[in-house]
Amino acid sequence: MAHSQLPQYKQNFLESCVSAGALKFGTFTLKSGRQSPYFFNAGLFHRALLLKSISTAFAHTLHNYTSSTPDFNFDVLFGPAYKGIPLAATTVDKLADLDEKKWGDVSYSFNRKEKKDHGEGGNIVGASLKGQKVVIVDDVITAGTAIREAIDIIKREGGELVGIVVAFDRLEKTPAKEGEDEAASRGSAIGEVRRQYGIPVLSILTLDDVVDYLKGLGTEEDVTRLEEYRAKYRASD
Ligand SMILES: O=P(O)(O)OC[C@H]1O[C@H](OP(=O)(O)OP(=O)(O)O)[C@H](O)[C@@H]1O
Ligand SMILES: O=C(O)c1cc(=O)[nH]c(=O)[nH]1
Repeated sequence: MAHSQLPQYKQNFLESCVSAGALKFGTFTLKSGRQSPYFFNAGLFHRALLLKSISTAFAHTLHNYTSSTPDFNFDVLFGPAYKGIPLAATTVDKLADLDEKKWGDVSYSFNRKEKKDHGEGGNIVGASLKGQKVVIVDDVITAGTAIREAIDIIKREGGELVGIVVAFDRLEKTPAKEGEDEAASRGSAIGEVRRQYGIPVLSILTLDDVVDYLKGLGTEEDVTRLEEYRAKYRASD
């Protein structure tokens, strides 16, 4: 597959999505309750080379952003439980491979979904977030519930949220609030977080990349359903 318009690490990641079967077509209920004709399952990047591909893509995304925005820097990558955990840990490793001098001291950290009362105890595993500049690394943001929970944890732990990077931006509008028309134009959860916190929210791939480059993946019917879904739920920002 040659997608000359995309940087090499994105092409590699797209190919890994195919080889992992991480993009599925069908009917899926999302965390928000929305019914989606496709699903991105980051849990399937468990084989060594697939994990290497997704962590390398995350590392490039962060490294490239810091190269173009020299004021942007961070101490800790925070991976929200569960799927964010291996992503944050392996991305730290790949950042050190890219530039050991620049990234050799970056740490990772993640939350427990349930508090531990024995041993070392607590909710956080890995680096303390206190007084640290923190970037969240996660698989996907749809309605923004999971990312807002992660933001709350970082605040509670005394960290400073400086950015977010996700594998896949679904480019979706937020769910309608009570009394709102589901069909009305609205912005995305990613856009809301960007505006509210004034931080960069980066992604390796977006739904547009997938529709453009992976049309051959699904049947014609799957692709049509995906395009209809995109037309219905695409965010205005
Ligand atoms: O933007 P949202 O509407 O919140 O949905 C997206 C999030 O939901 C899922 O995680 P989940 O909380 O199910 O946890 P998991 O990592 O344990 O699968 C998914 O992995 C995203 O992180
Ligand atoms: O919105 C979600 O729950 C969701 C969407 C998606 O594509 N992948 C995922 O893991 N969760």
